[in-house]
Amino acid sequence: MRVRVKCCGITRVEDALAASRLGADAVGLIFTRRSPRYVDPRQAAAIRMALPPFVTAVALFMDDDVAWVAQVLNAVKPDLLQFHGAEPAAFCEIFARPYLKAVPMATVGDLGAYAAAHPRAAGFLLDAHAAGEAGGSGCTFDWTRVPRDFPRPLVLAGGLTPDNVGDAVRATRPWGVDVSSGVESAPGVKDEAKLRRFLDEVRRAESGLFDADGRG
Ligand SMILES: O=C(O)c1ccccc1NCC(=O)[C@H](O)[C@H](O)COP(=O)(O)O
Repeated sequence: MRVRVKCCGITRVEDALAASRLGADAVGLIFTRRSPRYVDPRQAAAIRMALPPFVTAVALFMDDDVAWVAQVLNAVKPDLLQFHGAEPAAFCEIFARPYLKAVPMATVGDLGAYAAAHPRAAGFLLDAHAAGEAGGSGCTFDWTRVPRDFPRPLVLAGGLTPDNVGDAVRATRPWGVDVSSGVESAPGVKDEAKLRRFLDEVRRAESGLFDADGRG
């Protein structure tokens, strides 16, 4: 199966277009103001409108309040939400939109129990949350902790780069991968050459995952 790629922390139309052209499936727009990759809703709406068909716009929040999430949804109309903090399922479900729930792998021991607490999540984004960092830290976590054959989609995140994403895909066989700082020249500014190499490495690794019958 193809490994989906999300490029997170997009703040510029040109980076969203480059990611789409190179084959990214989704772009992440960060609306939590603590992030150096924060994008204001008006700029985010312009990015969202520029996306070609079939590229998903993901709106990321982290322990933000209901009014702010609702305001962003109204302005940007993203396809998918991502809750990156300690939001319980009851909060994530208020907006009646499909959502990804981030899992802080530094503190979560039992992924099954965590997932069970979010029965309606479309999938789970496994991030390092290393040393108190909320995201975009560039830190990896122990990939042997990613279960094979988990019954729900898992997106591997945290410290992925063009140099390590091939090993990461082979080690974890995820539904998708998420990258932010590993393809940047500065926070919120993507580097097209790094992005191209990242996507090439994902495609190379995923092609090696299939057996002669085309099964993963
Ligand atoms: O990227 C940020 O600045 C950020 C800030 C606060 C909460 C979440 C944030 N990013 C979340 C993401 O989805 C990142 O893509 C993910 O943490 C991976 O980042 P990186 O290790 O830099 O690839």
